[in-house]
Amino acid sequence: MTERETEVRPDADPIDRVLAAADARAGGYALFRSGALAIQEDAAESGVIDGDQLDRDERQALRRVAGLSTELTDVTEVEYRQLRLENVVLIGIHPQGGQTDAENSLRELAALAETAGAVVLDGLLQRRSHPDPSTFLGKGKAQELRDIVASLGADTVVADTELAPSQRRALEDVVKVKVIDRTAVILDIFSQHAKSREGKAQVELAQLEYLLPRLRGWGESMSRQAGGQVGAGVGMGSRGPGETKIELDRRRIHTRMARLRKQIKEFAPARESKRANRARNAVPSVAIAGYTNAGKSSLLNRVTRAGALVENALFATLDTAVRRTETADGRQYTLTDTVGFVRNLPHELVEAFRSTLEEVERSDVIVHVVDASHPDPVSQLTTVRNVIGDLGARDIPEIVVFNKADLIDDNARLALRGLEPDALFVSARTGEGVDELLDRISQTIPRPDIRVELLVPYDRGDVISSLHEHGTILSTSYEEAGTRVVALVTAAHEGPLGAFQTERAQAAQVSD
Ligand SMILES: Nc1nc2c(ncn2[C@@H]2O[C@H](COP(=O)(O)OP(=O)(O)OP(=O)(O)O)[C@@H](O)[C@H]2O)c(=O)[nH]1
Ligand SMILES: [Mg+2]
Repeated sequence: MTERETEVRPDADPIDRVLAAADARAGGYALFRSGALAIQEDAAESGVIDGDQLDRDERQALRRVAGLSTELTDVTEVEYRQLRLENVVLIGIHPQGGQTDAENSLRELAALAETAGAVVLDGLLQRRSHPDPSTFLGKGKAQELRDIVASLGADTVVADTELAPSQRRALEDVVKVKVIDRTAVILDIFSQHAKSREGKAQVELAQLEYLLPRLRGWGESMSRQAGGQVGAGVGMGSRGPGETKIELDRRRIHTRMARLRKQIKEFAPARESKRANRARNAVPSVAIAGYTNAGKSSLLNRVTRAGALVENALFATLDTAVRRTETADGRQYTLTDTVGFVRNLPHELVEAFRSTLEEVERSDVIVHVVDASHPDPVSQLTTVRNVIGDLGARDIPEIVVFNKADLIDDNARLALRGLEPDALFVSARTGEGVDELLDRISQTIPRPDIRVELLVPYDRGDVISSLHEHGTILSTSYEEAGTRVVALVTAAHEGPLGAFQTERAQAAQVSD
């Protein structure tokens, strides 16, 4: 064993960790402590993880959660998770003239890092047309970064773009702390938040896809010969002579990925049948879509008192939540909370979004929530609309809602109004505009418009209540054989009512 190998704890093997994590993941494996993906090993090497780590996490976690809970006191039925912290410095580059965009992007990265449980100490932007092929930042800036990192006591640098494995290595060598990229942060957040089996499988697959091309970037300890190093679940006999650890890892990852893909395929029918059920019930569905952190879950809570998870964190919702509610005139519909959109979503993650986006695809109405207090609402609107377009859902009626209206002044309102004249201003926090939104939803969801006349026996109360829920009752009268009802229903609902349609009703329909 070389010196290096003795430094690396056996449980620090990232491959083992990711592969084993599917079962042991109750709390999610976190980037910023016991680490996801490539990061762990480096942390162990640089001695970041030591006996004090837990203590420090403990202290910081407490502080953080206290802050969170005051933030959330006015939101009903709040759940929050314990966050783990690490001190990070963000870096990014931008071409000439791209400064504002780069700043917004860095701000979003800061929010992402905080969501993942980090404390952001500083952010650095360098103007240059292309990343430095060797160290991402230019040589001088990299040195500067090292000094900043040292003086702030940061333990992680997060780059606002995807880094090539070699860039990551080279930059680490200069700044002396671990370096990760935006995708790794997003993946980590996903893994902390995925709750359903399907969500977890999607995220794990995304992580492995991210991991695969980066295996070589992890330095000597990854590419050493397998002899003497037997990872969990790998039998002695499963290696050929001279096969390197990296090849072995690669094969294990491929096997695992194949299994995950198969699993995910098997989930699809369940989702289909859930949706088919909804379609059969003829309950119109409204999807709440929008940029991450726009306040979708808060709004859903406001509207349904549903108690969906709300956090001041990006990507609070990874799996969709569906709630049933009704219009003022008693027509039922479903409201679906969805995962937040983010711009430049890494391609590894697109599939992980798929299952939630399908809800948007099949909805009757999209409530598009925009954070009115965001510095760049236009790009939020555009990002979301582009994705909706990609899904082929552009023809679904859209209600644009500027949320967090409590945070903006009249000028900002005016500007936003100019941007989207038909948009509504609401605040999930104060309740402003919520009634208006409910009105608008009620006007926009498909209305029952087929007139039927029925004679419903008195022992079929269920038929009458389903008419109340899904149709509009125009008149009722009570006869010896049952209740005579004239109602408007949707096409999907008309079929099952056939047995109760009266001759007179059919005649009436013809003469109408
Ligand atoms: N001031 C103010 N804050 C709000 C309002 N609505 C939501 N928030 C806050 O914004 C943060 C994000 O809200 P969420 O409802 O979790 O946002 P989301 O769109 O569901 O986010 P993801 O699920 O991560 O995509 C929370 O801290 C909320 O308390 C509002 O109307 N006014
Ligand atoms: Mg949410």
